[in-house]
Formats: sequence, structure tokens, C-alpha cells
Amino acid sequence: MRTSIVDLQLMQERGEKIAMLTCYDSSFARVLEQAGVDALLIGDSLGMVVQGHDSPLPVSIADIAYHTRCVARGAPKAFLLADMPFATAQISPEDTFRNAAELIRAGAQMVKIEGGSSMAPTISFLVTRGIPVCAHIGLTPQSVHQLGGFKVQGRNVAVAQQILTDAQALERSGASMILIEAVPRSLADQICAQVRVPTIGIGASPHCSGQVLVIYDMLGLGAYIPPRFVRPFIQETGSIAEAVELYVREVKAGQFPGEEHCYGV
Ligand SMILES: Nc1nc(=O)c2c([nH]1)NC[C@@H]1CN(c3ccc(C(=O)N[C@@H](CCC(=O)O)C(=O)O)cc3)CN21
Ligand SMILES: CC(C)C(=O)C(=O)O
Ligand SMILES: [Mg+2]
Repeated sequence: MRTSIVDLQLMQERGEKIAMLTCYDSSFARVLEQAGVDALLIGDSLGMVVQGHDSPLPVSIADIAYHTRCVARGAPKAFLLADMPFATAQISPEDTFRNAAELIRAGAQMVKIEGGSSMAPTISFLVTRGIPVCAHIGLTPQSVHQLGGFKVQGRNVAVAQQILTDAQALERSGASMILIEAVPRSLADQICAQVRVPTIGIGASPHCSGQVLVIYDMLGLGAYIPPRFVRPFIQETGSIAEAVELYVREVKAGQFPGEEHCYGV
């Protein structure tokens, strides 16, 4: 049986950390699953690390669906989460449902949608019709042109308060997971303390229910200077499998992320 959202909720209740990595193809899916990764994210980061663009914006639903099918064949057990790419969750709840359904048909068990409280009605529309949703808050790369770059979010009090109320509104709308990207650790801790659903951090806090990284980043294959939250696990090991096993061990032990991988206020 494939790991389900219920299994992830049980892990959270038991205090067992969820180890998630991005994954885009079948060979990596097999290695990651065998190394003990609980959940695989078919992320729109593939626009950068696989397709070579300088942002995730050009990625389409068909791209994510294709890579989800590839990953699903290589990893029969892992939980599969797929990104709703740019402009596929914004037009209307109905349109979003049609796009999300394409990812679910491709094998995803949950879709991830970037944005704050304004996405709550759309999330509720999907959830009440049987599509589980992960809400992605903090640094939302699809809004790069609005944010003025890939920058830590919530460093000022007003934005931090907005992110916190967004997290609560998104949980109320039915999101069953919240991903927190690139915010000060103290803000991530407050979010984790105030929501009941599993939280997944990247540049957030070791107190999140789980962690995620872009697989190419932790293997030292990132094309640009890696963000602070990246630990190049490959440099501490001799193979991809060992690097991923180390990542899983360190996440489960609460050792990753360390202070040096988190942002201060
Ligand atoms: N390979 C890859 N890994 C990622 O983690 C990733 C992507 N691609 N693409 C989309 C975004 C971009 N990411 C980033 C990039 C930089 C910071 C960061 O820490 N920025 C610094 C400097 C910003 C600046 O240039 O001024 C900051 O302090 O905000 C965070 C997340 C995360 N995401
Ligand atoms: C970095 C993670 C959170 C993501 O959304 C992606 O890989 O697209
Ligand atoms: Mg993404």
C-alpha cells in the first residue's frame, strides 16, 4: 500500500519527522524510496533544475503530470505530492479543480497550491470534492515578480502577522498540510504551534513536522549559489543513495535543519 495522508498524520501524532524530497523521474524515485524518503514532491522547481529556466513560471500542468507519472512508476510506496504550477490555480475554483484532477489522474495523492488566505475558497472547493491540498506559504516562488526576487519572507512584523493569519485561514479552508518556505525560524515556530495539520519546512524550522529540499541542491547539482537552507549531503557521503539516507536520518533525528540552515529575524 502506498503511504497515505493518514499515515503522515499518524507520524506527526507520534512525533516522527516526515522526510520529503523533490523528485522528477523514475530512477531517482526508486533510489529515494529505498533510502527511506516518506514523501516525494513533484515540484515546479523542475522548471529550473530540469528544464533550465531561471524561474518555475514556464512549467505547465502537462509537465507536472508527465513527471508525476514518471515518479509514480519508480516509487510504488512513497506519498506523492504534485505542485500546481503558475497560473493553474488562480483563474477559478472550477478551473483549478480540472487542473488538479489531471495531476491526481497522473498519480498524485495531493496537490500543492502557493498563496495565502485568498486561495482559501479554491482550496475548500477542491477539498470538499475529494482532492487533498497542501498550502505553500512564506516564499512562494511563483510570485517572484511581485516579491522582487527569491527572498526570505516575514522579516517585518506586518508581513509575519499576515503569514500567520494566512496559515490559520488555509487550515480552516481544509488544507491537510502546510509547506513553509524561507521565513525566519521564530515565525515558522509560531505557525507550527498554531496549526494542527502536518507542516513541512524548507528554510523554516526544525520544529516543523517534516522537511523538504530540492534533490539536486542536496546533491550539489544546483546551478546557482544555493540558499542558506541547503546542506550538500553528497559532500559527506560517497553515493547518492548514502546522501539521501543521511538526509533521512538527520531529518528523523531532528538534526537537520541546524541553526546554520535557518533564518534569523
Ligand atoms: N534549485 C532550487 N532550489 C530551491 O530551493 C528553489 C529553487 N530552485 N527555485 C525556486 C526557489 C528559489 N529559492 C530560494 C532562493 C534564495 C533564497 C534566499 O535565501 N535568498 C536570500 C538572498 C536573496 C537576494 O538575492 O537578495 C535572502 O536572504 O532572502 C531562498 C529561496 C528556493 N527555491
Ligand atoms: C522547493 C519546494 C517547496 C517546491 O515547491 C518545488 O520544488 O517546486
Ligand atoms: Mg514549487
